[in-house]
Amino acid sequence: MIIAIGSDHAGLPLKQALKTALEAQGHSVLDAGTHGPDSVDYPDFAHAVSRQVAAGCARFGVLVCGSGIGMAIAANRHPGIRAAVLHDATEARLTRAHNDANIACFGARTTGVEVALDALAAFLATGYEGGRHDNRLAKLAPSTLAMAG
Ligand SMILES: O=C(CO)[C@H](O)[C@H](O)[C@H](O)COP(=O)(O)O
Repeated sequence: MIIAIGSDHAGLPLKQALKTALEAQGHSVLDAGTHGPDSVDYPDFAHAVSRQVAAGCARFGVLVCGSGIGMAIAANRHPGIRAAVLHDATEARLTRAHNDANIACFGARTTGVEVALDALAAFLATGYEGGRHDNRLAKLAPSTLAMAG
Protein backbone atom coordinates (compact mmCIF):
# COMPACT_ATOMS: atom_id res chain seq x y z
CA MET A 1 0.00 0.00 0.00
CA ILE A 2 1.21 3.56 -0.69
CA ILE A 3 1.03 5.80 2.38
CA ALA A 4 1.88 9.50 2.50
CA ILE A 5 3.37 10.78 5.74
CA GLY A 6 4.30 14.19 7.12
CA SER A 7 5.06 16.02 10.32
CA ASP A 8 6.24 19.30 11.72
CA HIS A 9 9.28 19.59 14.02
CA ALA A 10 7.26 18.48 17.07
CA GLY A 11 6.09 15.34 15.32
CA LEU A 12 9.35 14.36 13.66
CA PRO A 13 10.52 11.60 16.07
CA LEU A 14 7.12 9.90 16.08
CA LYS A 15 6.85 10.27 12.31
CA GLN A 16 10.20 8.51 11.92
CA ALA A 17 9.05 5.64 14.15
CA LEU A 18 5.77 5.24 12.23
CA LYS A 19 7.56 5.43 8.88
CA THR A 20 10.09 2.79 9.91
CA ALA A 21 7.30 0.46 11.02
CA LEU A 22 5.29 1.00 7.83
CA GLU A 23 8.29 0.25 5.64
CA ALA A 24 9.09 -2.88 7.69
CA GLN A 25 5.52 -4.01 6.98
CA GLY A 26 6.13 -3.64 3.24
CA HIS A 27 4.32 -0.37 2.60
CA SER A 28 5.68 2.30 0.26
CA VAL A 29 5.97 5.55 2.22
CA LEU A 30 5.94 8.98 0.54
CA ASP A 31 7.61 11.27 3.07
CA ALA A 32 6.60 14.92 2.63
CA GLY A 33 8.89 16.04 5.49
CA THR A 34 9.82 17.73 7.64
CA HIS A 35 13.24 16.14 7.74
CA GLY A 36 15.02 18.10 10.46
CA PRO A 37 14.46 19.65 13.88
CA ASP A 38 14.07 23.27 12.74
CA SER A 39 10.73 24.89 13.59
CA VAL A 40 8.30 24.68 10.67
CA ASP A 41 4.59 25.30 10.04
CA TYR A 42 2.37 22.18 10.26
CA PRO A 43 -0.12 23.29 7.52
CA ASP A 44 2.60 23.00 4.87
CA PHE A 45 2.94 19.29 5.55
CA ALA A 46 -0.76 18.67 6.12
CA HIS A 47 -1.52 20.21 2.73
CA ALA A 48 1.20 18.19 0.96
CA VAL A 49 -0.03 14.87 2.37
CA SER A 50 -3.70 15.75 1.86
CA ARG A 51 -3.08 16.57 -1.81
CA GLN A 52 -1.41 13.18 -2.34
CA VAL A 53 -4.30 11.32 -0.72
CA ALA A 54 -7.03 13.38 -2.43
CA ALA A 55 -5.34 12.87 -5.80
CA GLY A 56 -5.13 9.11 -5.27
CA CYS A 57 -1.32 9.04 -5.24
CA ALA A 58 -1.49 7.52 -1.75
CA ARG A 59 -4.25 5.34 -0.27
CA PHE A 60 -3.85 6.78 3.23
CA GLY A 61 -2.05 9.63 4.94
CA VAL A 62 -0.37 9.91 8.32
CA LEU A 63 0.27 13.31 9.92
CA VAL A 64 2.07 14.06 13.17
CA CYS A 65 2.43 17.35 15.06
CA GLY A 66 2.53 18.18 18.77
CA SER A 67 -1.14 17.40 19.40
CA GLY A 68 -2.34 16.10 16.03
CA ILE A 69 -5.06 18.74 16.12
CA GLY A 70 -3.50 21.37 13.88
CA MET A 71 -2.75 18.71 11.28
CA ALA A 72 -6.34 17.46 11.35
CA ILE A 73 -7.77 20.97 11.04
CA ALA A 74 -5.57 21.68 8.03
CA ALA A 75 -6.15 18.30 6.34
CA ASN A 76 -9.92 18.48 6.72
CA ARG A 77 -10.02 21.66 4.64
CA HIS A 78 -9.32 19.50 1.57
CA PRO A 79 -12.33 18.05 -0.27
CA GLY A 80 -12.30 14.26 -0.04
CA ILE A 81 -10.14 14.21 3.07
CA ARG A 82 -11.45 12.82 6.35
CA ALA A 83 -8.70 13.19 8.92
CA ALA A 84 -9.03 12.04 12.53
CA VAL A 85 -6.82 12.52 15.58
CA LEU A 86 -6.14 9.10 17.07
CA HIS A 87 -5.29 8.34 20.70
CA ASP A 88 -5.79 4.57 20.63
CA ALA A 89 -6.73 1.58 18.48
CA THR A 90 -10.43 1.81 19.30
CA GLU A 91 -10.66 5.32 17.86
CA ALA A 92 -8.68 4.10 14.85
CA ARG A 93 -11.10 1.23 14.16
CA LEU A 94 -14.17 3.40 14.66
CA THR A 95 -13.03 6.22 12.40
CA ARG A 96 -12.23 3.78 9.60
CA ALA A 97 -15.44 1.77 10.02
CA HIS A 98 -17.83 4.70 10.49
CA ASN A 99 -16.12 7.78 8.97
CA ASP A 100 -14.03 6.13 6.23
CA ALA A 101 -11.18 8.29 7.52
CA ASN A 102 -8.28 8.43 5.10
CA ILE A 103 -5.72 10.35 7.17
CA ALA A 104 -4.59 9.37 10.65
CA CYS A 105 -3.25 12.23 12.80
CA PHE A 106 -1.16 11.76 15.91
CA GLY A 107 0.13 14.04 18.65
CA ALA A 108 3.73 13.34 19.49
CA ARG A 109 3.32 15.31 22.72
CA THR A 110 0.22 13.38 23.77
CA THR A 111 0.58 9.82 22.45
CA GLY A 112 3.41 7.36 23.02
CA VAL A 113 5.11 5.48 20.23
CA GLU A 114 3.72 2.05 21.10
CA VAL A 115 0.15 3.33 21.35
CA ALA A 116 0.50 5.20 18.05
CA LEU A 117 1.91 2.11 16.32
CA ASP A 118 -0.99 0.05 17.64
CA ALA A 119 -3.53 2.64 16.52
CA LEU A 120 -1.99 2.94 13.06
CA ALA A 121 -2.05 -0.85 12.61
CA ALA A 122 -5.75 -0.89 13.54
CA PHE A 123 -6.43 2.04 11.20
CA LEU A 124 -4.85 0.25 8.23
CA ALA A 125 -6.50 -3.10 9.02
CA THR A 126 -10.07 -1.81 9.31
CA GLY A 127 -12.45 -1.37 6.40
CA TYR A 128 -15.26 1.12 6.00
CA GLU A 129 -18.64 -0.43 6.92
CA GLY A 130 -20.77 1.58 4.48
CA GLY A 131 -24.53 1.10 4.92
CA ARG A 132 -26.04 3.70 7.26
CA HIS A 133 -22.76 5.63 7.22
CA ASP A 134 -22.92 6.40 3.47
CA ASN A 135 -25.66 9.01 3.90
CA ARG A 136 -23.75 10.64 6.74
CA LEU A 137 -20.55 10.88 4.73
CA ALA A 138 -22.50 12.40 1.83
CA LYS A 139 -23.58 15.17 4.22
CA LEU A 140 -19.93 16.08 4.79
CA ALA A 141 -19.42 17.12 1.16
CA PRO A 142 -18.79 20.88 0.74
CA SER A 143 -21.67 21.07 -1.76
CA THR A 144 -24.15 20.06 0.96
CA LEU A 145 -23.15 22.80 3.41
CA ALA A 146 -25.26 25.52 1.80
CA MET A 147 -28.34 23.29 2.23
CA ALA A 148 -27.61 22.27 5.82
CA GLY A 149 -30.03 23.66 8.38
O1 LIG B 1 -0.44 23.14 15.86
C1 LIG B 1 -0.30 22.31 16.69
C2 LIG B 1 -1.36 22.17 17.65
O2 LIG B 1 -2.38 21.52 16.96
C3 LIG B 1 0.84 21.40 16.75
O3 LIG B 1 0.80 20.62 17.91
C4 LIG B 1 2.20 22.03 16.61
O4 LIG B 1 3.09 20.96 16.57
C5 LIG B 1 2.60 22.94 17.75
O5 LIG B 1 1.77 24.07 17.80
C6 LIG B 1 4.06 23.37 17.61
O6 LIG B 1 4.42 24.12 18.74
P1 LIG B 1 5.86 24.79 18.93
O7 LIG B 1 5.77 25.49 20.24
O8 LIG B 1 6.06 25.73 17.78
O9 LIG B 1 6.88 23.69 18.90
